[in-house]
Amino acid sequence: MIVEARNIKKIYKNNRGLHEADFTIRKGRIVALAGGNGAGKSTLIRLLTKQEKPTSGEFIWHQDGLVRYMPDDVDFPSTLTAEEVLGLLASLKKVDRSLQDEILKQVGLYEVKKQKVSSFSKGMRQRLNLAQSLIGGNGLIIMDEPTNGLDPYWISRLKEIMMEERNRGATVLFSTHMLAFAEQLADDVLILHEGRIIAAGEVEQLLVESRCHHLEELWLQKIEL
Ligand SMILES: Nc1ncnc2c1ncn2[C@@H]1O[C@H](COP(=O)(O)OP(=O)(O)OP(=O)(O)O)[C@@H](O)[C@H]1O
Repeated sequence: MIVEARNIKKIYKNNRGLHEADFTIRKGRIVALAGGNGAGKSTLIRLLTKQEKPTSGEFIWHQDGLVRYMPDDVDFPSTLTAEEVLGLLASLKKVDRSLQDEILKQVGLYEVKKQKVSSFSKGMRQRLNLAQSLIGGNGLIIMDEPTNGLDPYWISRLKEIMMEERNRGATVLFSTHMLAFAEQLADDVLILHEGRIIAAGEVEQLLVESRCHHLEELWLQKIEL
């Protein structure tokens, strides 16, 4: 197990946010944090990445070391090259820079590594964002809407990269509002709706138990309750 969330709440002034989340993230799994707009996915990710503190409740961490993080949007210094951005992050994370070129190849930016980030398209910047999250260790990696800005080819490569990470022993937690994508890729899923967890567990088991063919059907069933 990587982390247990015990009765986590994050209530904002408008009384929205996250209400009573209890869950565990299992080691070596791909876990989808799925749900519609305003479900609470980003809030939960901000709590897990310690950018915000819960209003109440606690996380019990069972792993030490670096949590790697791919934010949903990132402003890289536009005067730096792709190679410089990764080098800088590798030194901040105090990790070996030797894997840098391999990671740049993985995300298809090796050939343009000496180009300034300001010349990059949205998809290329998102791939650089993916690259920086791959640096350092094989613990937990948290990805906030990682498909944002990626074309179908890179979405398919992203899936492969996430599976490779799991095969290396890492745990991958990603948020998405695309239930079909979650279903294709994830071992486990946490489905959030209006700040509450409405379904959690192994994808296949949840589908069998609910007699649904797809997560979308399960989601519709739960939100129509
Ligand atoms: N800083 C904040 N101040 C007030 N309300 C907030 C804040 N952050 C989030 N919320 C509210 O908390 C709820 C959950 O928002 P959150 O951004 O976590 O959802 P999400 O699932 O990531 O949605 P989306 O898919 O639209 O990004 C929403 O009702 C949102 O308006």
